[in-house]
Amino acid sequence: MVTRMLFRAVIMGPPGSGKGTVSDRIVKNFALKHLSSGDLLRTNVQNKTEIGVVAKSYIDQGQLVPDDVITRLVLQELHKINETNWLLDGFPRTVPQAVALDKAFHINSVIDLNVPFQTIKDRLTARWIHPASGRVYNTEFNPPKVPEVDDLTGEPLVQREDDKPETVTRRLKGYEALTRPVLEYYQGRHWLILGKRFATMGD
Ligand SMILES: Nc1nc2c(ncn2[C@@H]2O[C@H](COP(=O)(O)OP(=O)(O)O)[C@@H](O)[C@H]2O)c(=O)[nH]1
Ligand SMILES: Nc1ncnc2c1ncn2[C@@H]1O[C@H](COP(=O)(O)OP(=O)(O)O)[C@@H](O)[C@H]1O
Repeated sequence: MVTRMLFRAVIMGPPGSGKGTVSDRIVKNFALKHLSSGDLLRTNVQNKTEIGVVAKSYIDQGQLVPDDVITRLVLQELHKINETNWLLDGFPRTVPQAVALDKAFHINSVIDLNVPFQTIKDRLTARWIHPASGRVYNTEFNPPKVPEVDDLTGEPLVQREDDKPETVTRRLKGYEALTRPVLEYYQGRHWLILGKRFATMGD
């Protein structure tokens, strides 16, 4: 009997590095489910769930949602798609999250998007999203066909509250302090880094 291995990948990088954009392109070409922790949280905020109410103040201030809250939410979603190949975007963002993910699933690839902070700041001031689907646009790089309107649904696009310059600065500081150590955690577990941009597990 041939045992088929499931593809379980994580895409990492600072806020605005292009995780959502790259993930969308990958899932268009490969049979993978894309799960974004940010989209998941924004849906909870929009629906005013218990988690959404707690998460909103952290997100608006550019801080990470507490580990126990986000870990429970993401693992619950991943268990729902247990038999599927998936690409996880935005989680883990701290070492305790990475440890919890490792306990639950065997991750076989980690992609790291390495983008300078000044480029990120420029990109985020030009980012527009379609909240219902999580589709991402950029007025310079990837503009919608009609300004401020989603290409597929015709619904209005919005700018994220946490993409204001001062909040972006806070998120980038948080990335350095809490998320960069996750890359070191993966490297310490024999992940192979290619060109500082793409990491894949050695085995
Ligand atoms: N110029 C440029 N903009 C990009 C690129 N990739 C993504 N973007 C834009 O940068 C912004 C942030 O991208 P997004 O995928 O939302 O990043 P995430 O926050 O890491 O998920 C969006 O407005 C994208 O349209 C890229 O390769 N070049
Ligand atoms: N794994 C996580 N741990 C803690 N907070 C998270 C996590 N994922 C998302 N968040 C919260 O949601 C916000 C938006 O996340 P996300 O959409 O992934 O941002 P970006 O795409 O700009 O990196 C984060 O700034 C943070 O407050």
